[in-house]
Amino acid sequence: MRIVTDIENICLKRSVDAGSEEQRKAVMEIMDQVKRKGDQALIEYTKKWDGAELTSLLVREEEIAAAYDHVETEMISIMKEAAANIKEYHQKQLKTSWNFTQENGSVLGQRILPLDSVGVYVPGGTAAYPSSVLMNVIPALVAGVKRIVMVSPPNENGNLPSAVLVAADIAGVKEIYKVGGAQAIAALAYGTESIEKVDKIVGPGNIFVALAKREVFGDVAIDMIAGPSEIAILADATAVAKEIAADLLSQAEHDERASSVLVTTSISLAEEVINEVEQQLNDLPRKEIAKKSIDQYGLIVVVKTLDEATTAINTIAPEHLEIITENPYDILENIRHAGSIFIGRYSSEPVGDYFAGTNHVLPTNGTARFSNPLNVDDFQKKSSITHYSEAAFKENAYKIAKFARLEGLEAHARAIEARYEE
Ligand SMILES: NC(=O)c1ccc[n+]([C@@H]2O[C@H](COP(=O)([O-])OP(=O)(O)OC[C@H]3O[C@@H](n4cnc5c(N)ncnc54)[C@H](O)[C@@H]3O)[C@@H](O)[C@H]2O)c1
Ligand SMILES: N[C@H](CO)Cc1c[nH]c[nH+]1
Ligand SMILES: [Zn+2]
Repeated sequence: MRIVTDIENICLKRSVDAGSEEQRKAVMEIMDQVKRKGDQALIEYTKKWDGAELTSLLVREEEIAAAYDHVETEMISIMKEAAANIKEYHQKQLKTSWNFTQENGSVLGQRILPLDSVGVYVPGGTAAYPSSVLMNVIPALVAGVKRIVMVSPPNENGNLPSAVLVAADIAGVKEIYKVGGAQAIAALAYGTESIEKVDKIVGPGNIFVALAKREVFGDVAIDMIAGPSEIAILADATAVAKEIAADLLSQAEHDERASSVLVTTSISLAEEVINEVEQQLNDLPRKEIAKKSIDQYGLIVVVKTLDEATTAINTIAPEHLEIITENPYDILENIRHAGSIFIGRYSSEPVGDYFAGTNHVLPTNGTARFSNPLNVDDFQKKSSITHYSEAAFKENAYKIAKFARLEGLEAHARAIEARYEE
């Protein structure tokens, strides 16, 4: 981990993986095959890439019931409690339709409806996180989305991880298909015999999934192309080095391109954290990944004042921010850019990854300057409502027609004038 003192030059942006020419071609070919051959293409690709020979893509109810036998009872109740917390938090985000009546009797409003259908991609392998199933599905359910479809690549035996199936069931997903990669995204976007197309696709995945999501964007909506995890911690001398190091490593273990940054006014804390990180790395099961991440993107920024620390954080605009200082709420007031903010010693980032109720799908790579955590709004759509009264029309028709003629749009003006005589 490097120590720097110059906040002018902190730039943690990692180049976005645009994929190689070969990968882009492969994705285009997969999309084309799925459009032309439907389920048959899905089954062939699942054999080719996941090694599973499937006769049916749909996960049967008995498979979901059986999954419960492979997950600890205690774990099931923890997932249920986490799901309840996530639901409670996201219910607060729910917006409803509104309208108002003007003096002249016109009614203007906004109608808010849930999307009809959403597809949730759950990555295969070690990144098949049940917590992400809850985080992606529950806001959609709270929004009122009727059809939520989950897709995920099966293992060689044609199964999805039991914990993922249980999380999906707890969240309320009824339709799950064993298919991953670009072919799953194509199926969700364009439909096949067994998978009806959806309106929006959410959830992370590898480069093939990301490229396919980019490709279908416009035909369907997508959430975001999430980058590697990030944590920034703003701490003063009151923070405990062992805890700060553990929190930095919590995100470093996600990905060798994850970034973990400490911004502090205390040089002694900085030095202790470096030692702690080295020691704690030793017995982490994902040591290789975490070490690469820390070596490449681990950074400690030592500043003179908490104001400077705040400026540094706003420059980084991190996905996750922990504020561990004597008066964290004073700092919070000046934080402008961060995806999810954790306040105080006991709000360690994994509290939010799993349990508190806030969403862990967050803007990365500096996009917290203008993007939001995944939320209920992502699964709602709005229509504007205009009901002009006769009085309002008569009062404003001349102005509207004149405005139309300013733009050279005569037919617009005449549409107005067809309804009134001067
Ligand atoms: N940002 C986040 O919050 C977050 C969370 C979890 C996972 N992830 C990401 O999800 C990814 C998980 O990756 P994964 O590969 O284990 O699972 P995945 O489900 O994303 O991808 C597996 C699929 O990739 C396809 N594939 C593999 N090699 C291919 C090739 N050569 N040509 C065409 N298709 C190919 C196959 O269809 C396979 O089913 C990682 O990149 C991880 O960083 C991100
Ligand atoms: N911290 C990750 C998002 O940046 C989400 C996650 C899932 N499981 C554990 N953590
Ligand atoms: Zn995490």
